[in-house]
Amino acid sequence: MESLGMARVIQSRPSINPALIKHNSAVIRQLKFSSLCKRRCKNSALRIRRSFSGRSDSKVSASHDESSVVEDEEEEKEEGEEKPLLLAGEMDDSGSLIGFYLIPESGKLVEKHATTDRVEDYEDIEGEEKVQTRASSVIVFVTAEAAPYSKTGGLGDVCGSLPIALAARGHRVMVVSPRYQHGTSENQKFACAVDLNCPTKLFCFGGVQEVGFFHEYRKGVDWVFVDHPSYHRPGNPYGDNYGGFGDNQFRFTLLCHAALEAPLVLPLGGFTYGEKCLFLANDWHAGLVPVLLAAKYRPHGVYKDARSILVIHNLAHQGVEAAITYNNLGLPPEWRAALEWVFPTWARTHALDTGEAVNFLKGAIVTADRILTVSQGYSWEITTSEGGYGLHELLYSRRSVLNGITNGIDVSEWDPSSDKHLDAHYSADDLSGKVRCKISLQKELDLPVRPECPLIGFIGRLDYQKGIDLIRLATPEILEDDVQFVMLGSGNPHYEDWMKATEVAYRDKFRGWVGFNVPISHRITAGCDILLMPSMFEPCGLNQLYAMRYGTIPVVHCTGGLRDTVQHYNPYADEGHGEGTGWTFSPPTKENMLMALRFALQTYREYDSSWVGLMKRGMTSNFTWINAAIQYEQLFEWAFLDPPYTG
Ligand SMILES: Nc1ncnc2c1ncn2[C@@H]1O[C@H](COP(=O)(O)OP(=O)(O)O[C@H]2O[C@H](CO)[C@@H](O)[C@H](O)[C@H]2O)[C@@H](O)[C@H]1O
Repeated sequence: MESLGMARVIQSRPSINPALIKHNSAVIRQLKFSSLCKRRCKNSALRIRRSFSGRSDSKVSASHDESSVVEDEEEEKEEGEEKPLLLAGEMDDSGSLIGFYLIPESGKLVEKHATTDRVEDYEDIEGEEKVQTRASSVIVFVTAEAAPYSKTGGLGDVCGSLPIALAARGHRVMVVSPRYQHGTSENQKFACAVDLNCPTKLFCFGGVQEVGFFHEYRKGVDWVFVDHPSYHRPGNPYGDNYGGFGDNQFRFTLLCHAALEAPLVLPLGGFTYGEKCLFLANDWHAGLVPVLLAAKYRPHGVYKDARSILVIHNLAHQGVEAAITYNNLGLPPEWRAALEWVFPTWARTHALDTGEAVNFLKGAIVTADRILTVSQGYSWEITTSEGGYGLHELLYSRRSVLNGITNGIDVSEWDPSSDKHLDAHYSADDLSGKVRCKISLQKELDLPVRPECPLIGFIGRLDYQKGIDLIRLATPEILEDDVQFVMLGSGNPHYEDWMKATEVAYRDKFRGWVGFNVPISHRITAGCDILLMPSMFEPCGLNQLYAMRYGTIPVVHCTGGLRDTVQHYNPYADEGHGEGTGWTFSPPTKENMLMALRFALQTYREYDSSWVGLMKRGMTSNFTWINAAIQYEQLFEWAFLDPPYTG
């Protein structure tokens, strides 16, 4: 895709701008306040008699009991009691009352929302607002992976850290994922999760399936693990050395059914999450969650106040199985169309193949109340035929509820000044430890110890998505130069074999570490000078964020989240001090990638201060989850403003 054209279109795509949110909400509050003041002068004020704690961090619930609401012509103030005024009811487009706005005499504005409890500091209505907004929601993440319990890639990272960030902001957060037992030391990761002794029966796959629930409360989050024998087997969450598991549809159907029961049946911390919650269904594995909400629960009056958001981390994986398997999913027959999927003629295997299938992700896109991708760039790309993996028309039709929020990272786990996996530490103020990390890495990989030699790294799943074909094509030319190159990854056996063979051919220059190893991924991120990410598409990408935080300069294909997060280097900007955090190239050809790499290598070798500038700008960029969490909160509000999807 041509980059300039895409940039132009991106400007019109739906997006969340935090500055705009802040501005708009301030304006809305200002308008509400002034119109309400006028009303207050004309009419008698309606008062709610109730005690009010006034704590800005407490959930405040207004009583809806009629006896507690009285009209009062003479506004008398009883000593020692704060009596908030009822300023107005908030209506939605259909005229339904969805919330109240109250202001107590302390000056704190209190709003009781139909779906969230919000507390906002109102120091000075006329003057500069001291913003301290918290919308407290009840959130249920449903995911196949959540680090540190389970992780094969970025999904695990996000579902392991975003819930903690949201819980820290006052939300009640549960994460539901399978209790994998692979029969290795990895089992220990679930050691602190206790059996809730709450066996639950689910109906799917032609009968009753019984699951158990394990629970650990950690960092403010309820981590709930669904237990079933199908999650107990060697390999990773999705497969083993022989490929993907044949019963993955069954395993993740169970996860979805169980996740919808968990808020109703598990008394976590003494009481259940209840029906008024917000489900965040991550990728196809959780795709049945919005479908079940619409098809199985809402028609019976359960979860009628709940909402769902489908979070797409990777559209390439959709959970597609033969059409006949629909009957196994525990869904009413009349909902078949929501999941129905017909492969285009060219993708069918033979002349009699009708191409009919069920597609979990498609079902979720149809039925979710909102849809979110993990960067704004990707949220637009998936509505195009190039990036939509066959679902672009459907996604385009739902673009009014489609947004993109760039992922954050866990800055405590990924911190070069304290990283437990590193031999030496460093920061933007003192970079001296980085070269020691490089020397340690060269020793560990048995590469010639040459601190001056540029070290290029790659970390990721060995998959078409990650641009491995481009790397394979370009490696002989990359290694003609005086560089070292290390790749860490696992996945497609062809790519794994290529890495092993390349290591043999270039003993002094190339290392291919086949496997999944978190400590070595930290050491490569710290020890390398350049991180290469030529992804064909990249919904967000986390490794470039980790790299920038570690002063390792990313060279990336300008796509999706890579485009949104890596700013192309311009040495002439800022009065010659330079601007940008890495190099981007597009379209993804070998020549373009080599050219970007050569620019990076030349800057590394010849322009020391420019290189340090690049490192420091990356290291001081703000990639915390707080930015993203604020945007998620806006999305939660929007989800509850609209009526739920009912079909
Ligand atoms: N062999 C290995 N050993 C150790 N660690 C390894 C490893 N291979 C990968 N990792 C780790 O796995 C994570 C990969 O995250 P990415 O976001 O780059 O890609 P992924 O495609 O899996 O995620 C998808 O979901 C995320 C989250 O939304 C999106 O950012 C992304 O674009 C999308 O494709 C990183 O933490 C990385 O260090």
